[in-house]
Amino acid sequence: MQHVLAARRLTKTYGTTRANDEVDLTVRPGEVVGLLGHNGAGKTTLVSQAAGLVRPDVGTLHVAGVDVLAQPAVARRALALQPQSQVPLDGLSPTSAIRLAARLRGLSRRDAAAAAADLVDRLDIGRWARQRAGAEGAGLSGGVRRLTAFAMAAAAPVPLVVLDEPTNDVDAARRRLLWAHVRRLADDGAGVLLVTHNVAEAESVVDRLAVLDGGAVVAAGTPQDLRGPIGTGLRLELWSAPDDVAPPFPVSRSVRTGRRTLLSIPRESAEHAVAWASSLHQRGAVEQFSLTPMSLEDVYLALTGPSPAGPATTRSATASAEKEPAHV
Ligand SMILES: Nc1ncnc2c1ncn2[C@@H]1O[C@H](COP(=O)(O)OP(=O)(O)OP(=O)(O)O)[C@@H](O)[C@H]1O
Repeated sequence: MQHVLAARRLTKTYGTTRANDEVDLTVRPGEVVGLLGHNGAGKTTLVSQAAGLVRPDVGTLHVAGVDVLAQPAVARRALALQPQSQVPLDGLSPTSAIRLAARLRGLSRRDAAAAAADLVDRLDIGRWARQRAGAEGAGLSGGVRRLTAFAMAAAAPVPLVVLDEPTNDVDAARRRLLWAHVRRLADDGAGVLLVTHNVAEAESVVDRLAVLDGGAVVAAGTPQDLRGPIGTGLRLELWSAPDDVAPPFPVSRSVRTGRRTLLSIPRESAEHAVAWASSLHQRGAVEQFSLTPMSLEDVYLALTGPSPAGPATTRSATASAEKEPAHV
C-alpha cells in the first residue's frame, strides 16, 4: 500500500549546521515508526518538514501521496501533529480542546464529543477533564496538558499521526496508557511517526525504527534488525563494584554510572559471568548483580555513542556519520 510518509534525500541546513542530511524515511499505514536520536540529532527538523512548517533545501516529501512542497496545505490535512512544545490550552478544558481538535478535522458535534470522552477515559485524565486552563495552561499539570495534546492529535482518524516526544512530563502509569493508544492508532490503520527519547518503552510499540545522528539516518529497521550482532550479547550489571574490577572473559563495553557498572559481554560467556559475579557477591565485593539480554537502549547507545555527536557540519564530522546511510 502507498506510504503515508515518504521522505527522500531530505536535507535541511541552518548556517553550517546540517540539521537533516539526505534523510530517507517511510511510514506505511498501520505501522509505528520510531525516530530516535540524541538532542540536536535532527528529529524535530524532520517532523517540522513533514508538517509543512519548515521547507527542506533538497529532497522530496510526500504525505499520503501529496507532495508537501507543492501542496503544503493539502498535505497538512492528511496529518495530525503533536508538537514537542506544549500546546496552548488557555481558556479550554481538556475535553473542550479534544472536541475542538476533532471538530476541526471534520467530525460531527456528536462524534467529537464521543471521541473526547473515549480519550479522556483511555488516558485516565477524567479528574481534570472539565477544568479550564488559565493563561499558559495554568491550573493543569504539565503531564495532563501533554496527554491532552496527544488526545487532540488522536481525536479523529487521519492517515499520518506525528508525535514529537509525547510522553514528556507524563507519569509511568499514564505513559503505559498512552503507548497502548499509540499502538491502537496504528492497528486502526494510521501510520504513526513517533519521536521519543524513551527507547526502552518505545520498543514495545514500534514496528520499525530509524536512528538519527548528526542529521543523518545511521541505522534503521525493525528492533530485531537493529539489535543485530550487538543485540545478541548480554549485559552484566554490578552494583558497587570496585574500580579495578577485571572480568576473566571478553567485555566489549564497560560503562560506570554512579554505583552501577554495566559490562557488555558475549552470550557464550554467560556461565563464566554468573560464576564470577557470584563469587564477587559472596566475598562482599559487589552488593548485587544481574545478567540480562541487551536492551534496545543499549544497542541505541552503542550505535550513537555515549555522548551526543551533535549535528554534522560535514559528512565526516562524526564517526557514525561515516557509516553507510541507512534507509527505513
Ligand atoms: N530554526 C533553527 N535555526 C538554527 N538552527 C536550528 C534551527 N532549528 C534547529 N536547528 C539546529 O538543527 C539541529 C537539529 O535540531 P532539532 O531540533 O531537529 O534536533 P532534535 O533531534 O529534535 O533535538 P531534541 O531531541 O533536543 O529535541 C540542532 O543543532 C539545532 O540547533
